[in-house]
Amino acid sequence: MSEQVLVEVSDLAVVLGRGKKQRRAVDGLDLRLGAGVHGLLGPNGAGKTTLVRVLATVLPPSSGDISLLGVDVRDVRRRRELRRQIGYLPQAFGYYPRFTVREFVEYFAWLKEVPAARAGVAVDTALERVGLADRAGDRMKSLSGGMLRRAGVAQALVNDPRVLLLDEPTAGLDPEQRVAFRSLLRELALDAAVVVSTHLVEDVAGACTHVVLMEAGRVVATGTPAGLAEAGRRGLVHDGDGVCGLVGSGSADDGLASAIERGYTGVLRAARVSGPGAAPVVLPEPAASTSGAPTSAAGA
Ligand SMILES: Nc1ncnc2c1ncn2[C@@H]1O[C@H](COP(=O)(O)OP(=O)(O)OP(=O)(O)O)[C@@H](O)[C@H]1O
Repeated sequence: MSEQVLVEVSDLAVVLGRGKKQRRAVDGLDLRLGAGVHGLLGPNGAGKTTLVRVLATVLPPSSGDISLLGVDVRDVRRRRELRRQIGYLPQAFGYYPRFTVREFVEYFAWLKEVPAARAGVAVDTALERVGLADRAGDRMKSLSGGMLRRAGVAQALVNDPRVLLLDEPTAGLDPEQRVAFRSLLRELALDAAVVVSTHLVEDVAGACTHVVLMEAGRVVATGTPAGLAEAGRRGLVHDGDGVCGLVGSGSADDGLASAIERGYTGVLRAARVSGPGAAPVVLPEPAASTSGAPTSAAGA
């Protein structure tokens, strides 16, 4: 996995709505992502979808800096080139119901300017990767909810993106498809920053190499699924500055998914106690945390 920074966000703010309904959906967010599967976690309304939309360049930021693949997203001359290298699955997406699955994915290959000579193979590969090759000739309106989601994933990866943004991609997938999908994500992430917004702990445990926890429009913790599980097993300790460490010896036989769930809850509670001014927590890795020494918080 390369160490190159593919996504860099500094002091991002996104204000949505007007008048009394105005909200700071993202509020002073910093983030640096390299190749890997980055699980974007957080409660409802934390700002995950808003962040993903801004990274997909479909929603302009109110302030702050974003660079994708080293390109400033405000650089209109390079935006087209940049969009060719981004894949995006929105939470809800539109389609022509009479399009076949193949036509749907072909259409996105064309939008993403995949060269005509490569488009046929790219579409076939994308459909195979999501397990829809045998439904390529079926109309979109005939697909089940889970199959539609998989068609959505196929369009997102048809251009072989270096930044792949997936907003709740596993919603509606059956367990077998979820397992296949998680290994697909890991394969895609060898050379790409894959950002997956999810509420499913199994996705985090099974697919993610990194986690980014959001709360109230900010990043409150970064680390790995193992670090989050360790926080769940041993318990977090924090002081007023938001500096966190782990206490207790925990239970080694605590299942990974439930440990991650408890780590998630503990980190969010700690973040709420620390307040909006606190620096994000860097989750301690299990091997490095045996001393129980507090780990200082730092940027993502
Ligand atoms: N168009 C809008 N106008 C005003 N506020 C909005 C708008 N869209 C989103 N918001 C607010 O922005 C905040 C962040 O919303 P967002 O959808 O990004 O959260 P989320 O973390 O993706 O939530 P969920 O887990 O429920 O999908 C929420 O408080 C939401 O109510």
